[in-house]
Amino acid sequence: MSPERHQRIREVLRQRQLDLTVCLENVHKPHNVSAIVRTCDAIGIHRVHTVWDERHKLRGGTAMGSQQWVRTTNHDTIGEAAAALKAQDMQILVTNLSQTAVDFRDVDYTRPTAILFGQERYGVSNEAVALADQDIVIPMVGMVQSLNVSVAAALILYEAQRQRQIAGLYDKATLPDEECQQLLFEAGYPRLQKMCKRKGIAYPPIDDHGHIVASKAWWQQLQVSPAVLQALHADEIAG
Ligand SMILES: C[S@@+](CC[C@H](N)C(=O)[O-])C[C@H]1O[C@@H](n2cnc3c(N)ncnc32)[C@H](O)[C@@H]1O
Repeated sequence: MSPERHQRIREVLRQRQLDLTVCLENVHKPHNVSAIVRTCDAIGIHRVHTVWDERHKLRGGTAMGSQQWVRTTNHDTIGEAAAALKAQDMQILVTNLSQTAVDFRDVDYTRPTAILFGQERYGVSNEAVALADQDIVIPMVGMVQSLNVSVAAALILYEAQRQRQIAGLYDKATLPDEECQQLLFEAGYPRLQKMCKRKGIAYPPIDDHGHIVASKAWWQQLQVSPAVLQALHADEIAG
């Protein structure tokens, strides 16, 4: 990993917003899921939550793997997802095209916040609406009844980013160091990381220059030939 790339990844991770997330309820079209995850990365969301029922599991699940930088947590039900988000003291906002929904610009996103988005055709479930703290809507005055879900997500997330930037929330790092190290290892040493995963070997720490810090015993666990090790940046061994 070059020093420039290493520094860039560290800078990206430093601005991750641990207490801002989205929950996708049966959003399953791959291009929509990918577009939303991409926006999440762009505004600094670290983890996305998903709920897919049996009908939607395959398509949504497939698209999710496309983004390396955003973690995902799948839940079996919207109730389970809401419980997990509430356990993190998040306010749950549900995008719902109802008469009682408030304008999405009138909400405080500097609080720990999860935003629920619904299925492409039917929107969010009644259960999701019941579990949420607040319905929000992007006002529309045209003939069509709704926006594309990834467009709706981008608009709301950029309002959240705007408020959080003003509040200085991008100035303080919140991602735990352990999580940073994992992402740095995955990004900088993808082949080694795959081997570790396959063999159940713990990821090694990464130093401030992006180098692996591991004992000889750690390298020996990998059980690969010296030639392969060389190809895998064996010169990074320290200690
Ligand atoms: C195409 S819409 C679903 C429309 C569905 N008929 C309904 O009534 O919810 C898919 C998702 O996009 C988001 N969305 C679309 N337009 C929106 C708007 N104007 N305000 C807030 N969210 C919107 C919501 O998450 C919604 O569940």
